[in-house]
Amino acid sequence: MEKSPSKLDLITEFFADFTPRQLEQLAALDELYRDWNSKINVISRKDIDHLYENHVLHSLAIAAAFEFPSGAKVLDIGTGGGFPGIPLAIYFPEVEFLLADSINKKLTVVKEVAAAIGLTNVTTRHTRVEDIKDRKFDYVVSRAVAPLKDLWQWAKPVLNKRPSEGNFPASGLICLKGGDLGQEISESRLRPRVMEIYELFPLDYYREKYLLYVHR
Ligand SMILES: C[S@@+](CC[C@H](N)C(=O)[O-])C[C@H]1O[C@@H](n2cnc3c(N)ncnc32)[C@H](O)[C@@H]1O
Repeated sequence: MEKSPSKLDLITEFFADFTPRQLEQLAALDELYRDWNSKINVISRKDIDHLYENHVLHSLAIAAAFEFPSGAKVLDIGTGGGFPGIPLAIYFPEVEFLLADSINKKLTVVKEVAAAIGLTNVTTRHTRVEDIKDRKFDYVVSRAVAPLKDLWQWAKPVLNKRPSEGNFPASGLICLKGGDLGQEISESRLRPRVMEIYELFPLDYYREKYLLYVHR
């Protein structure tokens, strides 16, 4: 019988370009999140066994769909335990990430995980995202946090106006979402580009089945 791929193999199946250092960082996540999650709950207990599929690979859908330029600044709204911010920061070591959440203890996990794997491109901020007024970003990312209307209201004021350039998208909001997308989009009065995660990875177990992009 064919051996089923280990969870980390599932990621390398879709991303062939990780360096040995990035693979080490990814491999370290399993134990780090298990350990921290037993002290501060950031991932549901049953989901911790599916870290790579449900959290890491899902977060990396953003990297499968978009390339961020070196030096870009990215804000992760409502990062919780670091998703999508931590996997993206591993993937894009030349990009600066601010991971924000209104619950400080979740950020303890983010800081500890980032430090343990030597991520120097991640900072955190304990704040409600609507209170961030002192910085601008090229991209805002988010997963499972709020309706599109609210995400855009928070993201728009902190986004730079950066045009698209080569493979790099124009500045904007990129979010992973599930639920009743039709109603959410019509309430937002926006016209996001919508991609199905399934088109990026043929896996059908995501609650947040869609990736939405709204450019500034
Ligand atoms: C369902 S969790 C998702 C966490 C993470 N993005 C993930 O996908 O695993 C939603 C997170 O958003 C945070 N959050 C909700 N509203 C927020 C706001 N206005 N400002 C900052 N964080 C917020 C919550 O504290 C929580 O950690």
